[in-house]
Amino acid sequence: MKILVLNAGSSSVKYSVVETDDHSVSISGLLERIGSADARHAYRIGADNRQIDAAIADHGQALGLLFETLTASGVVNGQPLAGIGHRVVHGGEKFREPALIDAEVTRQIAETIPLAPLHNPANLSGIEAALRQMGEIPQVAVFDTAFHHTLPDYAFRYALPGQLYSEHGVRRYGFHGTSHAYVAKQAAKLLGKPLADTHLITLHLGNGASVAAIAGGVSVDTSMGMTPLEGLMMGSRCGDIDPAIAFYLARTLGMDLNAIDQLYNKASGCLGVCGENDMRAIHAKAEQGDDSAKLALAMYAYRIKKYIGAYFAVLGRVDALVFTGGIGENDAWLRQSCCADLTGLGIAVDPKLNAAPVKPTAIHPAGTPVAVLVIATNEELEIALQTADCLAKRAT
Ligand SMILES: Nc1ncnc2c1ncn2[C@@H]1O[C@H](COP(=O)(O)OP(=O)(O)O)[C@@H](O)[C@H]1O
Ligand SMILES: CC(=O)OP(=O)(O)O
Ligand SMILES: [Mg+2]
Repeated sequence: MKILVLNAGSSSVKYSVVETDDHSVSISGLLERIGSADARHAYRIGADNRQIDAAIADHGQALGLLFETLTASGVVNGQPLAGIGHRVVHGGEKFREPALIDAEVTRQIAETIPLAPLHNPANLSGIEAALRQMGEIPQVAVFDTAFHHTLPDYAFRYALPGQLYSEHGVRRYGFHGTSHAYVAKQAAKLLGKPLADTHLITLHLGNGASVAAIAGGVSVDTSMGMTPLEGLMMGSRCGDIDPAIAFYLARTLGMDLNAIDQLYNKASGCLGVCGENDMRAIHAKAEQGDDSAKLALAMYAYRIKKYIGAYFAVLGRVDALVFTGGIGENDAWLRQSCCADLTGLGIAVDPKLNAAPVKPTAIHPAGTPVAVLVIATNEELEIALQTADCLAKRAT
């Protein structure tokens, strides 16, 4: 099946057309800086990269342009699109699997906006624009939260009054589910074990970062919470902090809620500690001797290590630790640092394998009890596969 995968963010739309039979990608691209004067459209067809400055006022125009490009490039001419798969960040408790989009599903996604005010409105604009322009093609919502619906209550509940959960949905949901699910399946294949017997700690380290504890292929805990702010230190998000810091910021520094929200989400994490949020720039700064960059790296690795220890305890037995995301896949220093001195848990990294110039896959020394794997995530492929699966189920 030929599936168009759409990931609509607040000022960008990422897309790709994936053939689910052979996993090939016929076109992928990014419409970015939507709404600003320097909006542009960059895309790749085979080895051909193109970049066009374009007037893109809103998501509607972005999808109009995308559709024109698909038609002009011939990508959808031979075999038309069988479906469109939309990444939706928050599915609340309602969505435990991909959902065929209709008016009711759209309404229910809108209801989750208070839980994900930074992500879901943009996802929804993408869906609405796609329905307007390509309404005849079946569309499926694939949720970042869905893979984590298996968390037990003692892992997903916060120690807050029960009513906040039962009436308002205040609980841990977890995110990056398509990525954790995808690399878990790949890891089981590499280990040669059925997924249902595989215990994993998966580390998705990109701009946003999260860890999942996976028992028998099923997510049993994860570091992100009600929103994608909790857990690891990230590019610009603070991750775990004392909740009382907000009271101090408000009472003593006079900050209002929006300012605190902005601080935690956009000005904290690596950016807050050392002034950079891109991991490559942080390394460059540290190599020049900058102490704040060195501290950011040390904090980033230390916090991952704490979660590895915690999730080892959650799982009791771990077959593999899996690194993925832009940082997990590329940063050998980081992988080495967060696995240092973990031989007591049966975890070790072979420095030679880890630093191999060709992207390594297994980086543990032979004979160590826990495999340490580097697996490139592919959220687009996973969304395409889940979309095709949802459409196939509908057909039967
Ligand atoms: N070779 C590299 N070494 C270290 N970090 C890298 C490397 N390549 C990419 N990264 C980092 O990966 C992060 C982006 O990860 P990615 O998964 O692409 O992000 P997103 O969450 O936006 O999809 C950035 O911090 C970037 O610096
Ligand atoms: C949910 C989330 O954090 O997504 P991203 O990593 O794309 O920001
Ligand atoms: Mg990514």
